[in-house]
Amino acid sequence: MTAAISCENLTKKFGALLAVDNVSMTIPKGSIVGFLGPNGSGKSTVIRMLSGILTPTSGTGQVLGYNILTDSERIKHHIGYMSQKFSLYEELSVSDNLDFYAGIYGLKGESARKKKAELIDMAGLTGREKQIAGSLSGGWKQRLALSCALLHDPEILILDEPTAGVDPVSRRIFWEVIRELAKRGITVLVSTHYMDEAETCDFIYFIFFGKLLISGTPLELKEQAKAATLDDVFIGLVESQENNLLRGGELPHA
Ligand SMILES: Nc1ncnc2c1ncn2[C@@H]1O[C@H](COP(=O)(O)OP(=O)(O)OP(=O)(O)O)[C@@H](O)[C@H]1O
Repeated sequence: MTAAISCENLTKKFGALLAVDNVSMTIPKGSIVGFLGPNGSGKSTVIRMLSGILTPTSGTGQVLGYNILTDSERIKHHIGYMSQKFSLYEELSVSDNLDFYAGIYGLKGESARKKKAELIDMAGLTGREKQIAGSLSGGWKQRLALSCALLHDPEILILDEPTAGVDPVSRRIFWEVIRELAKRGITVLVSTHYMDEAETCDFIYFIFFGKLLISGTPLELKEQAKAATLDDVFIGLVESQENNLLRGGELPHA
C-alpha cells in the first residue's frame, strides 16, 4: 500500500489546551477517508497541520512524501484544500474567482482556459459564469469552491466539513463528484458530521478530545460495536467516553 498521507504522534497545543494528542494515521492513495468526531474534537486542527497551514507542536507527517514540517509550500501545490468557509471572493464572478485561483497556481493561457472550462462543466456551473459569487446559494458556492480547489490538478483533496449547511440535494451531487474524483485516483480526506457521507468512505478515523479513538471501514466499525448504523456506533462511543470522563477516567488511545 502506498500512503498519500501519513502522520505519527501529531500533537498540537494552543496554550494550555491540548487540541490534538498523539494522532497517527495512514491514508492510502486513491482512497476516501472520513474524519469524524464531535465539535471541537480536533478534526480541523489535524487537517490544517496536514495541509501545511499550521505547525504541529510535536510529531511528524508526510504528504506525498513531503515533510509537513519542512515542505509545507510544496504540499500546498499538490493538495486541493477546501474548508467549510469556502474561500471565495464574494464580489467577483464565478469566472473571475476561477481566474484568480488559476493565477495563484501559476496557470496560464490555453491550459488555464481548458482546465477552467472542464471544471465549470464538472461542477454544473455552465450558464452561471458571470454570476457574482456572493449571490450564489450555498450549494453553488460549494461547487465553485471545489472547482477552485481542483484547478491545479491536485493529487489529494482535503475537505474540512465541505457540506456543512448545504442542502441534501447539493450534498448528494457534491459526493457524486467526490466519488468520481476518487475513481480517477485522487485521494480524499474529508471531515464531516453527516453519517450518510461517512458511510460511503473507504475508511474512517474517529477523534474525540484530540485523541484517535477508533478506526476502520464503516462495516468493521458497525460489526465491532454490534450497531446497525454508524450513528449508533458514534453516539455509543461518545456516551461511553463521556461517562468514563465523568467517573474521572482517562481517554484510551486507538
Ligand atoms: N487557533 C486556535 N487557538 C486556540 N484554540 C484553538 C484554535 N484552533 C482550534 N482551537 C481549539 O482546539 C480545539 C479543537 O478545535 P478544532 O477546530 O480542530 O475542532 P473540530 O473537531 O474541527 O470542531 P468542529 O467540528 O466544530 O469544526 C477546540 O477546543 C478549539 O476551540
